[in-house]
Amino acid sequence: MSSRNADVEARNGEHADTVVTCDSLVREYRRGSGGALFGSRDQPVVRALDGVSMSVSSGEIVGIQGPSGSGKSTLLHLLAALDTPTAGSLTVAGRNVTRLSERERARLRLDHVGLVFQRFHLLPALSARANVALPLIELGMPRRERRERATELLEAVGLSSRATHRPGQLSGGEQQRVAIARALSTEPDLLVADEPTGELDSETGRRVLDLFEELSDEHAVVVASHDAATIDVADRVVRLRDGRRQLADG
Ligand SMILES: Nc1ncnc2c1ncn2[C@@H]1O[C@H](COP(=O)(O)OP(=O)(O)OP(=O)(O)O)[C@@H](O)[C@H]1O
Repeated sequence: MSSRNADVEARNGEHADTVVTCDSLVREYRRGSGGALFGSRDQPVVRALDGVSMSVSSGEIVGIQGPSGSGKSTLLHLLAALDTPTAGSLTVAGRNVTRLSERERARLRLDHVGLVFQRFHLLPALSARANVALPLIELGMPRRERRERATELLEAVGLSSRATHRPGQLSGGEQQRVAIARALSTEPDLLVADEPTGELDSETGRRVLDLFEELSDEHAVVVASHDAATIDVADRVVRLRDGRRQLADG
């Protein structure tokens, strides 16, 4: 290992179980557009992330904290390989994301990343079990195995008795637990959550956070939030301001 790499590893706490790592990550958008893709050249550029370096390993929860507009969602989208950086390096599950096509990134996500968002994103016409099993269809898993896996996962998140309910028949916390079970269905190395308790009352939010703590034994977890209780469960906190990482990380 070169001394520079050793420095980067020491700085990021990187080790053999590193699931995601980025160095000097930059993401720019064109203001007033639907993103960089549709922006015209003369629109001003917003530097949403400005040189962020970090890594996350299996067995830890890393919290991303910062004021509104500081770049949390932008960073999460990159770490989840939903997006590609304007500059800098990004490796997820050993793959260099900057070099992947959109299709290759979709495959990388299917194989290695679980996503949990504030607004659950469940399909309303499907039962809880069918929602959890959905990513397994893409993986080509036979129907019976899918059903068994989804049943086990619903049990793990305490929802066995709700397997045949549709999202509209479930509370917010139950829907979020279905979303977490779905994110785990493909056995991802990395679980990425954006404000996972944002829509939940504090007690239900606490139950979802307990679940994250249990999960972090086997997964790398990155969670962005404004909420102090959510950030409290993190082993480390990356603080952002104006797209930059603050030195006083937790
Ligand atoms: N698609 C986009 N097009 C243009 N600017 C964008 C786009 N997405 C984000 N931005 C800008 O990038 C900056 C960072 O946004 P981001 O959503 O990452 O922040 P955030 O910390 O997640 O904010 P919040 O806590 O309010 O969700 C902001 O200035 C935002 O206006």
